[in-house]
Amino acid sequence: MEVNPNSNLDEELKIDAEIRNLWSESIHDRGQRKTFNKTKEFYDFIIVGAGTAGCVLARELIYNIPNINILVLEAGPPNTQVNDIMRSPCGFRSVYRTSETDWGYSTEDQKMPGTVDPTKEVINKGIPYARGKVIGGCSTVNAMIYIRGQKVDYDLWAAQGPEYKIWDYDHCLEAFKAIENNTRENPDEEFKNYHGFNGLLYVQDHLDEYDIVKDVAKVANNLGIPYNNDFNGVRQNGVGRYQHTMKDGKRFSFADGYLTDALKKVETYPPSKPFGVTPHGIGDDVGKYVAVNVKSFAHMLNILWDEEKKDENVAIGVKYFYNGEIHDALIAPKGEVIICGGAINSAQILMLSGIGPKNNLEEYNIKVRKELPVGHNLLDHPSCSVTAKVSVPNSTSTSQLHYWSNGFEVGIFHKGNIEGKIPSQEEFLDERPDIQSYANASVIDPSIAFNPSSKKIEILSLLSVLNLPLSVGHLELCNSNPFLHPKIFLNYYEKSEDLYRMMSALKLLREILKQPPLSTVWGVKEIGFNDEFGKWCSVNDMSDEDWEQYIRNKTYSSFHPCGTVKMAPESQGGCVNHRLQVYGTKNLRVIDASIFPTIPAGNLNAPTAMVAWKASRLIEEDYINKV
Ligand SMILES: Cc1cc2nc3c(=O)[nH]c(=O)nc-3n(C[C@H](O)[C@H](O)[C@H](O)COP(=O)(O)OP(=O)(O)OC[C@H]3O[C@@H](n4cnc5c(N)ncnc54)[C@H](O)[C@@H]3O)c2cc1C
Repeated sequence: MEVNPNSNLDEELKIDAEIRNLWSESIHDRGQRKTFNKTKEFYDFIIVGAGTAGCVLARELIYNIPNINILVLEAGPPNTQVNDIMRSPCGFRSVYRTSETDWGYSTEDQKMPGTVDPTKEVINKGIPYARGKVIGGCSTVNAMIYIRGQKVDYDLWAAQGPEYKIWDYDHCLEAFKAIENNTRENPDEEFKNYHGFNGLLYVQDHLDEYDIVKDVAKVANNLGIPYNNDFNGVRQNGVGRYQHTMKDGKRFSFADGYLTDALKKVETYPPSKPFGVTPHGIGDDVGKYVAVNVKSFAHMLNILWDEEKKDENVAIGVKYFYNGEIHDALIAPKGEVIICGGAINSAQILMLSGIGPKNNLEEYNIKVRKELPVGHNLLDHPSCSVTAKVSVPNSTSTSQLHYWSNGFEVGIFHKGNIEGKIPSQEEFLDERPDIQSYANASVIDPSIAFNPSSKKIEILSLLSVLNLPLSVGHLELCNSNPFLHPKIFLNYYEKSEDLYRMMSALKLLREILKQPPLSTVWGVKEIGFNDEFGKWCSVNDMSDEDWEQYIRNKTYSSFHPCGTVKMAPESQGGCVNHRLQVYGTKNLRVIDASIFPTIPAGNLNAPTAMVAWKASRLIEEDYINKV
């Protein structure tokens, strides 16, 4: 790919100066400013974002397509900065809001009509919205729970048209298995049918649980919830232990499994293709080089377009900010730009590059290249908990912290009741569960444990997540600065069914906490929360209106944003096609959680990796077929 020799240098310098100013405006530490130079590089593939998807993709492409080189740009720090605290399960909570490795997003306050009483206005307060900014992305900071969702989730993706068949469950299962290295001891035949044992991602059973958490599982079972020893197997409903993306009891990220392996690939140069097609910058001699060039602290700014083919929107590379300099990285013939920035950033990157909703782009003087509903269809899993004081000393991690515990060892999946009642036996057995709960002896609810007057309180928190919400959020640009955040609107509980299902789940958790042996052996007597004035309030006799207020005040995210660059026919609000190519452009794909058309019923790390693994095969096919 030739760089246009006639490009207007003055214009380019003006753009660079603008970018430098935007960066300067956005940083607090003025000492980070350096002299700016400009350089140009060529690669077969440029992957933006070394998160879950980016790591899998880099590895799969480099091993499957001969003689290519790849640039991976990651805005956050390198893997060498992933320390023992980040790797230890018990360190999870101190990790994900660490400013060094988090994008630091917050969502917007939202007012809407109440659900129980629509004549009253209610408020969803803005909440912190963690997103990993580090090699490995969210897989380096997440809670490590290994869940794939349900068969139906993927069959729904496939139902969008005949060409979407490649996304049905059977095809996705092949990818899940290929990625996974499950270390379960003595797996039975059924388990073997659903799991992989030779992939690069370690998945393991948990080392242990707190005794009090084991009793939560017993109570749930006594109430009629069946045991389930594999939430990723034949059925998802029931109570059981989670598996985790860990190796020998420590976090195992996609950077550990996939990017590390990608970096082992060494190529000779010049390769079999004619010299000069992909300049690798190592001179004319035959030499060896690492085929994947990973740059951390490299912030992509926007997509570079071939201005000579304006109407075709041909991506030719990216502009990025690295080590105080602005760089252009360009793609070689047959190459592609692949955006893997995650559900918030990929949408933002597209919009800053002229692909998105016309009104929002024009508001900030961004030239519209292709009008698409980028940023719409923001899907997520809201979560809310019920907390109990535990009167038997040394029962929870408040007093005994075990390195092996991320706080999420035992889970329950069931169907929520749409009238907000405690779910029935039928709803426990339903094979399309929409509620996922966590028994959590180590969540320290700040409203209780950090209250100065209640230092010694031990708590057991049970957390429910709405896994198939109907409410849909969106995000939008509020400036054209690539270093500043877009506005995020979650729209939680906009649909009344969502609020009632969450209410029913929390009522069930309250019942679980009241049962023996929790009420007897562990002395669980008080179930409630501290209000904004620090006053203890019981959740025992709450009306539905009280529950609504409680839920809206106490809801957090499970940090599972997805769907903002939806894979669907363009006429159905899609932004990418079934091969994840951005509509109305060339050489450009988005591959990460943002392409999910609907949200899977479970945590999103494994589904995102599955998407990247399958996409690598699509890219390979297209690369081979390109002339
Ligand atoms: C606190 C937390 C807990 C979670 N717990 C679980 C769990 O227990 N189990 C589970 O399955 N899922 C969990 N998740 C969700 C899961 O980890 C994510 O859904 C998944 O990792 C998303 O992968 P991704 O590739 O789409 O994005 P990411 O992993 O976020 O990767 C995007 C990468 O792109 C980089 N990037 C973005 N913009 C730019 C730019 N302009 N230039 C350069 N680089 C850029 C980012 O820094 C990041 O590294 C959790 C997430 C969080 C935050």
